[in-house]
Order: sequence, then structure tokens, then C-alpha cells
Amino acid sequence: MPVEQIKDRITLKHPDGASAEILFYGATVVSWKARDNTSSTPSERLFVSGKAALNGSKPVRGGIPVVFPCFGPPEHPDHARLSQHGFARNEVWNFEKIVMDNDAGVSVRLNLLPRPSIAAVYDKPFELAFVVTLSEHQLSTDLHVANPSRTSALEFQALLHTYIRAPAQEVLIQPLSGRRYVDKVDNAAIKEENRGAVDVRHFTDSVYEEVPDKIIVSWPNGGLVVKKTNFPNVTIWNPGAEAGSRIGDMEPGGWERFVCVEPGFVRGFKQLSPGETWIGQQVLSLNE
Ligand SMILES: O=P(O)(O)OC[C@H]1O[C@H](O)[C@H](O)[C@@H](O)[C@@H]1O
Repeated sequence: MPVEQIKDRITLKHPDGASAEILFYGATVVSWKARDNTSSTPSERLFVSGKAALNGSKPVRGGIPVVFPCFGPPEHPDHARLSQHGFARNEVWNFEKIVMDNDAGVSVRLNLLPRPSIAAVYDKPFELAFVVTLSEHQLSTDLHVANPSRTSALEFQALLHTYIRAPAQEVLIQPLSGRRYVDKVDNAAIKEENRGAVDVRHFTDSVYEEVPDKIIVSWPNGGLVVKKTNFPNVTIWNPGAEAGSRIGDMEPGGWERFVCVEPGFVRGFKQLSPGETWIGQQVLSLNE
């Protein structure tokens, strides 16, 4: 059975051994196992903290949390009552349907619609869907945002907060050179990246602008490619030891085991006219 529903989550299984697990809570992808050229068995590609809450009590520290409609603390008046990174990562999504199930891949669609718990803090009409597609060496996650209003625009930010399992002391991310970025660990100073490849050996929280749609994340004997569509920005985050050890749900030393590479639309706000739909896509690929 390539799609299995177990209480609070669904598991996708590919005939070649790859698998993915999605919690209904936040539509958070909490596991992606796949083989690359060098491995004979599928191995875990995402990082989830051993101290992450997976019971819906708080957003998952790891995997691929969905950030909507604001990134970071709210800045837009429509978002004033929301908490950091919005509500999508801490609401239970609906499992809508299996979109595809064949040898090429298996794909499911979840959705999130207005409900009282959201209306209490956010009163704009919206429709969200999240389509997760697993193929042999690839995991694709598409966030659909629709504006069902007949009269007013929807203004939002959206981002996929992907925790890639990687040795933080050795990982390199490129190409970012020449790109402007907001350095959130230096008073939100606007800088221009001059490194050929960016590392996270020190506390890093940088929001890059106008990033190419293919990002290479590599380390000795490993790596993957992050491809994106309609997400102009990429945030690179790793808290390092000092800030990392202050995060309550971070496992000891967890910051050594991941880099967050987060495609998003987070500089300014995406404006969606009444009746319009926007899709932001991230594709994680091995063997490229
Ligand atoms: O602790 P969280 O709310 O999950 O946020 C974790 C991190 O998310 C993003 O990467 C932001 O750029 C960081 O500033 C933030 O610390």
C-alpha cells in the first residue's frame, strides 16, 4: 500500500524503497528516506530534533514546517494577532486525496481552510493546499494559496522551513554570491554575499533576495539539490551552539546535524487578487 494512513499521519511509499511521512499537524513532512548513488538502502534526509513535540502541542522542530501567512514576527496589519511564522504550522490539516499513485511516484494533497481557531486570530478568506509528491530520488512539496474573496486582495508571506540533515560544520550552500541578504544576526543589516559558497559554521540567519531556482547543498560525500519555483527568497538558518542550546525543543548538539534552507516569499508580501491562486514549489533531489 503506497499511501498508508495511521492516526495522525500519512506515509508515502515508493516501490524502490523511498518513503515520506507527513503529520496532519501542520502538514509537516517529518521524514523523507531515499537512496542516492552511493547508498544501497534508503536513509533519512531530513532532521527532526529528538526533543520535537509531535503531538500537536507546538510546531515541529524539524522536517518541513509550512510558514504562512507571515514569516518571523508579524509585520503586516492583517497579521497583527498571529505568532511567529503564522498559523499553518500549528493547525491540523485535512487529508484531501491521493493525487497520483503509480511507478513514477506517489502524491497526496492536504488542505487547510478557515476555521474558528484561525478566525480568532486571522479573519482573511484563504484556501491552502499542500501537495507532497514522492518519487525514487525526489521529494516535491507544493504550497497552493488561493484567495476566494470577491473583493479584497490577500497579502501574505509563505516559506517552507526545510531542515536538511547535514553536518553543519562542513555543509556549503551555493550559488548565493552577489545576492543581497538581510543578516538577522547583525541587526538585520542589508549585505551583499561575497562568498562563493556559504557555510553555517557560526550562528547564521540570513534571508537572501533574488536567489537562483537551483541551490546546491553539499558536504564531503553527500548533498542534495533544492529546486524552487515562485519562491524568490531563501533563508539559511543554523543557530549554532549558543543560541541552539537555548531552544527548548532542540536536542543536545542538534545544531551540528542540520542546515535549514528555506525557500520562500518573505521579502515584502505576495499580493493575490480576488479569485487568484499562487503556487510555491520546492523540490529536493538526490543524484543530480
Ligand atoms: O523557532 P522558530 O519559530 O521555529 O524559528 C526558527 C527560525 O526560523 C527562521 O529560520 C528564521 O529566519 C529564524 O530567525 C528563526 O529563529
